[in-house]
Amino acid sequence: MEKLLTNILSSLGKNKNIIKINHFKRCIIMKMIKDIMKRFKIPVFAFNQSKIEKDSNNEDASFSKPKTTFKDVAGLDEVKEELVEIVDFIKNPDKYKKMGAQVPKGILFYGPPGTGKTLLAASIAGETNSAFFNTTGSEFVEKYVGVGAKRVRTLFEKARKEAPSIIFIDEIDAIGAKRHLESNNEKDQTLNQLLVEMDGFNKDNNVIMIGATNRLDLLDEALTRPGRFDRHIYIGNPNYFTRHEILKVHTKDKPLCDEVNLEEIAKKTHGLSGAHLANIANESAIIAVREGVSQIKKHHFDKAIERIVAGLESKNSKLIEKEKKIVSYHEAGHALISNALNTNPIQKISIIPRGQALGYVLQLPDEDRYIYTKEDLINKMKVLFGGKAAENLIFNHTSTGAKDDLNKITQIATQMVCEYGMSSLGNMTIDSNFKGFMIDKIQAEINSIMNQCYEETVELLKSQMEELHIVSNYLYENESLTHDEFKSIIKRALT
Ligand SMILES: Nc1ncnc2c1ncn2[C@@H]1O[C@H](COP(=O)(O)OP(=O)(O)OP(=O)(O)O)[C@@H](O)[C@H]1O
Ligand SMILES: [Zn+2]
Repeated sequence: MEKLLTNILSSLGKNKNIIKINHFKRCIIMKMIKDIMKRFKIPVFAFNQSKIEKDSNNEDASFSKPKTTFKDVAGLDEVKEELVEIVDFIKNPDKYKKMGAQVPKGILFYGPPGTGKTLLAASIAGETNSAFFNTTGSEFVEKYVGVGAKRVRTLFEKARKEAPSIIFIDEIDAIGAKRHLESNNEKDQTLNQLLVEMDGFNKDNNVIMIGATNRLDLLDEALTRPGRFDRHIYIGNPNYFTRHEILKVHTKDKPLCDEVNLEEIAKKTHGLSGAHLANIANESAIIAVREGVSQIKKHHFDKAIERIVAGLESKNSKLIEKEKKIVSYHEAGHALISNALNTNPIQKISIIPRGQALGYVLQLPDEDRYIYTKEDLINKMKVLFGGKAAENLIFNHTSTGAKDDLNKITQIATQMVCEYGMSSLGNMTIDSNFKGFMIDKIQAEINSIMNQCYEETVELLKSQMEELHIVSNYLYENESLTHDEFKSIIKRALT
């Protein structure tokens, strides 16, 4: 397989006579093949992209008119709501111009791979009948100085000519990563050209830029600041309901046997992305064809899920279920302690992995507070301990899941002792000159503060065991909870 793909890539690059396709189509095919290689973890060593593109940079940027609309994007309602305004602007620019309103030029989708970022961008184009320029950052990365910049210029010229248009740049970090001291001349020129083009948008252009990245933190600030890509929209992995919706979309034209229960499949696929689910739907159809039957059955789906999950992290779904249970109790613990101590209100509780975190509790940010009392800090630590305490109470174990919480707690306790004079060592700050002499005493203080906090958290949680079970079961089933849902569950549990 590896050899075959490498050969295809080389012939696409070297032999333009055999495969008569233009530069952008070749790029799209190459991206598809590269995606396959990435998914199957095949190294791309034998393939020299700059060689392939070097001789074809005179060709025009190509575009399509997608038929995709918001209906094809399952779930993601909050995101779609946010995008309705952009759609309206493209459809009725005069309405906004009359008001002197500036609509964002650039939108940045960020989040894990396969969550529908490209699909959403295409659906904005579909909703507005705009020309869709579908590119990836790596297409502009060149060995020869000036080539990438020229390609950016050509792209924008064409987009303005075809307006209304959407320029989509996937993996924008390939050109937009932070500039370092040891600068890469070609890359900088390409990024600069992109910035110049964005600044040069005039009000009548009706061209919207959409960038996508898995790593927002890598992007150069010049790109993300107001007036450039200034709307950042997080697109995460789907929750149970959305997974169900996505499965419906991807099986709507497939002959399913009555025994197939999409809700059940959605439950089994916690942590997977939309792309994985689309893959599972397709794979199960292929397995059914291989078996020579006319309908897709439950065991075809089971096989497809097994294959995709096993290919992912060699985790079996039983382990995933067990982890899900632990994370549900952990996050419920955080939320209940926060609620009991009346700290910042909870916005959302979720057990859908996000970055390194297996789950999270989103609290409303502090309102510009600069001063915290000792009690505030202790409450903060207790909320952070809530996860570990819940795990300990229910499973009688300590897991690695509380690492991040412990880091934060240790930091607060250390500051209380060494910076704020909030320990029995007295009203003093202890700077690094003194730390060496007093290290044992400091450690004993930190330990005592943390231990007391933890014990009190456990006691507080013990008084809410019923709520803990209810909230964590709800989380386990639904995978995320809003503030209102949390409040109403607690209220019901108490009546
Ligand atoms: N919300 C969704 N509704 C329907 N299909 C989805 C959804 N999310 C993902 N998919 C399916 O997954 C495929 C891949 O999604 P897409 O390419 O848009 O992801 P992406 O976020 O751009 O990924 P990457 O970061 O890898 O470029 C889509 O073509 C679609 O089939
Ligand atoms: Zn935690």
